[in-house]
Amino acid sequence: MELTAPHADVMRARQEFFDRGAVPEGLPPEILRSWRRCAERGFDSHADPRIEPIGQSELRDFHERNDELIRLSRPELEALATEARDTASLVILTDGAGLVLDASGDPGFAGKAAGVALRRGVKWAEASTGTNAIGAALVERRPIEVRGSEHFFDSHRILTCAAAPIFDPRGALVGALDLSGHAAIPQLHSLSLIRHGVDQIEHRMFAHGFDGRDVVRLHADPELIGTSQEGVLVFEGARLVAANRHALKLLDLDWNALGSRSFGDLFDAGRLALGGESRLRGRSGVLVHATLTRSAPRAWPSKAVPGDAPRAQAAPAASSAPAFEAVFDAAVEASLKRAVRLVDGDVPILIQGETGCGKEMFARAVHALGARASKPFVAVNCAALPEGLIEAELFGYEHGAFTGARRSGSKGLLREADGGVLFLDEIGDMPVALQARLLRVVQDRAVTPLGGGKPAPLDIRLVCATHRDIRRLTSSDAFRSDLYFRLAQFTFALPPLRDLDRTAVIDAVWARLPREGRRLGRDALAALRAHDWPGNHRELVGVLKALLALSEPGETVTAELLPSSVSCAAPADSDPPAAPASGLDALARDAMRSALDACGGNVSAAARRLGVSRSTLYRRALGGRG
Ligand SMILES: Nc1ncnc2c1ncn2[C@@H]1O[C@H](COP(=O)(O)OP(=O)(O)OP(=O)(O)O)[C@@H](O)[C@H]1O
Repeated sequence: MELTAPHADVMRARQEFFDRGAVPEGLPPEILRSWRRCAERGFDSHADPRIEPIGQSELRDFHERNDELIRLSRPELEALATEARDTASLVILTDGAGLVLDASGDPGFAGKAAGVALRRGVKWAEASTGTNAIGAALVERRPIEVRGSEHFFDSHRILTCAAAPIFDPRGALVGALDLSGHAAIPQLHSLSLIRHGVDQIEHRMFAHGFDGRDVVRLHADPELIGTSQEGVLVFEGARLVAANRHALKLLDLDWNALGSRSFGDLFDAGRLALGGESRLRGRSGVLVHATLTRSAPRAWPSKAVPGDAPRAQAAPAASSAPAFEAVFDAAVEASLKRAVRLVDGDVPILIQGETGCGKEMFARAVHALGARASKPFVAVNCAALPEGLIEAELFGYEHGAFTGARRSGSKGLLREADGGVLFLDEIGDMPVALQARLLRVVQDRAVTPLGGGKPAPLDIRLVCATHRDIRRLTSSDAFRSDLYFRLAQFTFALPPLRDLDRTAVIDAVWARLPREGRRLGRDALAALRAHDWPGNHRELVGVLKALLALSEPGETVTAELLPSSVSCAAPADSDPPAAPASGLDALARDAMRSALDACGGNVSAAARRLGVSRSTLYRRALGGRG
């Protein structure tokens, strides 16, 4: 099924719509509706959209306000982000208004996306950034894919994005999940992956908050009760107070049913007995299997799980703090002690290591164990700040310093770190033009905001990190050697996970997660040990969290639940799949298998539901088996 118009048709449609003001044919109707809304707002597709990124402290407020959404989405964000690296893409979580709360994945693409302001703290609502998947999905309240030239603004044509809205159990639109990548790289299954991710997040929202209420779980297929495909209805007394999309669809209802319908309005039956499984006929005629529970559901791990990363109170951070206790071996612990003494003694340090090996966690530990633990820790990812904004973000600006500057001016991240520790992550990606300015700040310990004003004294301790060989960059003039010697007065190299005692690290990380009685089975452990972890600790944490999300409390977790990238590394007796596949493939396959289950094994129906061809589904989900 062709979901989006081929490129040539879209280009023709652009000409007709933007240059001749005509109604183009062949464009997906949701894209046309979005273009029209944008045109009505007076947007000019050839101009740049008006971007107003919010400041770091405002972003922190948004993070706090959306704390629950972020926590509940974390397993999907981690699983998709680890793997998005393979397809040069980013997984993005926004709030209900389209403000980007989290964006992670491929650092190379993150840089390009940041160039068009697709990054944290920027609103991707249709009303500000024109036709895009996040904005359109929020307006249309359904999953939408926007490819290349289907974006309204010319500058966004480098993107291909798939997004789906996230509804809470009361029907409030609380966010969107999005996968964005290069328009030039086909992202075949993004929409299915996103739909599957949103199903999981919305399903997790019913895990708590309904103590003492009647929770009815239903599906036409009894096997799917208890999965993220099930319908969920919550009753207070007889009144329907919460539901998920699957339940509403099964019963042919919409969100208006909440608060206005009773159990008797929905079903051809008086009441359900607690526990056990019953068959019910909905008033719409549908026959479903249903269970009723009224337990006090388990709480989702609270904000401060024991073992959260040590965090200074009120410490602002340009990136959100990893909510996880670091696992360091004896050698890294020894380095950490040395690093704390150096930083306390005002000696800047440079942390080097492969992506995901814990450079930021190490820096946070240096701060938490040092003399400035109660002062701010400000983390700045130099690779993720758009080049045009990095100067203003770092050094701050005076009122009216440039077009689009906020009226009140901005203090800048350097001054937010005043009194505390400034962590410059990916320092190797700092634009050369700004290196001279940074050097002056480091030397003078004073910062002058853009647009003039007096230099303000700066009292910071500096920690930098990079996965690049900066020393080599200095020989090609990509990095100033005078700055290098200022920042890297002491260098710490963190080892990749494959060089560590993997069994010890896996055990220690697993022990820090909220396992609720789950155990790792022998085959799963063997596969985890055999894998060489190119994504290092980040990949390991993501995989272990995915295992938690996919299993039930008390269960022994088997290798079957592992993404194929990991299970492929298992020793010969564990039946590896024929061809190695990335974890993203595994997620795609999961989504396909869920669709097949939901469609009772009907390949054509499942393919239609996913928007892929039957042959793709056959090949990817069933491995071509008959
Ligand atoms: N030592 C560690 N112990 C436990 N978890 C870790 C450790 N190091 C990293 N992690 C996990 O990996 C994630 C990423 O870690 P971190 O951001 O510190 O890596 P990094 O080396 O800075 O990565 P990048 O170079 O991509 O920025 C953390 O949020 C955490 O879940």
